[in-house]
Amino acid sequence: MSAFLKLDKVSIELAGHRIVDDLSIALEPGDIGCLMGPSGCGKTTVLRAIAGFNPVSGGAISLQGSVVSSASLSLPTEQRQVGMMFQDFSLFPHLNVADNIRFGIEHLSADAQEQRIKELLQRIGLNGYQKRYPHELSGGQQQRIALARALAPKPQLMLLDEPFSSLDAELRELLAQDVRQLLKEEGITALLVTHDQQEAFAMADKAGVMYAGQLLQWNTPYELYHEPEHQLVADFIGRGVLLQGRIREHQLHCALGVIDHEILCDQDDHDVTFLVRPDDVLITDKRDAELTAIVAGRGFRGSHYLYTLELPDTSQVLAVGPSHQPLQNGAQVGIEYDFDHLVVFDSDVCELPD
Ligand SMILES: Nc1ncnc2c1ncn2[C@@H]1O[C@H](COP(=O)(O)OP(=O)(O)OP(=O)(O)O)[C@@H](O)[C@H]1O
Repeated sequence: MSAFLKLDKVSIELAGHRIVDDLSIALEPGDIGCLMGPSGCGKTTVLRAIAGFNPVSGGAISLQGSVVSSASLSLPTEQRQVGMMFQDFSLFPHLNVADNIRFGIEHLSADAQEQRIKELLQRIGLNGYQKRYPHELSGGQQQRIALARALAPKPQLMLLDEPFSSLDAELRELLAQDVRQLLKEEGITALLVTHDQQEAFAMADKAGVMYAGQLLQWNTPYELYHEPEHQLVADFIGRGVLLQGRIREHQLHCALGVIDHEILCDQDDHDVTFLVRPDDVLITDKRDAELTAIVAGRGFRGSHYLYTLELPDTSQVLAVGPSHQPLQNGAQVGIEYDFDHLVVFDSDVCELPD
């Protein structure tokens, strides 16, 4: 299958500064992609370039196989059939829900307009809300209407920039799942920008982490979490800690003891940094444990506790435990580890790729 959206070695310069450097991603038709990364890394700049609001200084952006942006060409935004839902895209306060959604489909017949409005309200679970005004809706309902408005003209590609950032965490995740389902039902390819991993994981088929204008990795959320290719990705995605160790004779010697793993078979002796996720560490009964740790902190997460455990050499790892009968700070516990995926990095200073 050929890519629906393709960014091929795209660089973007604004006001004489290179903001995005050599970025390549591709989305298949109907795929939902997500760009993550810390504030200021260039996510919105990429989205704006795809929409045609930012010029491209190198490389090319293609939609359905045709170049829409390059250093020598820029197709006007209105010819790209791109729907946008940006953080600051609020509803028109003086228009009711129906008229807000109608905004981008006024060229259709009155009947077709009504049918599309009804269909979208049904899909977003707000049947019968036609006559309400934005101030009569909750934050989540307003976001749904904004989405319906963006989807009404059936765009080929949907660009979403921090669309749920004004909502609380729980609602954000729920809405992210709903929006994913809606985009899938409509068969629309989409690219989302967020710094919220839960939102990204709830929505994306493919996701990437950007740092300082560079894309460090582009893959499924599962691969990003379990097999990060860069320390910065490991650090940014999910909970976990990076520990120091040394590979000697194909075994990893570290504060947890000596770890055997198939990925160490072809590794020469050297110092490494490796990733320990909470799901790699198991809390056991201390009486028959080879390795013990002290509970140095705990956070209640509803269904479970997230513990910070201090190892004998004072380095720390994270582990989860059931929410009933919580462990007290200072308690000694036994621990075991089980690395389904062992992720090791060279211990050199962490640098961005060339
Ligand atoms: N029009 C512009 N002219 C010059 N510099 C700009 C312009 N727009 C953005 N920048 C700079 O580009 C960098 C990336 O900005 P961008 O908005 O893409 O980051 P972001 O990753 O989306 O951040 P956030 O998560 O905070 O929204 C920032 O340093 C910003 O100051």
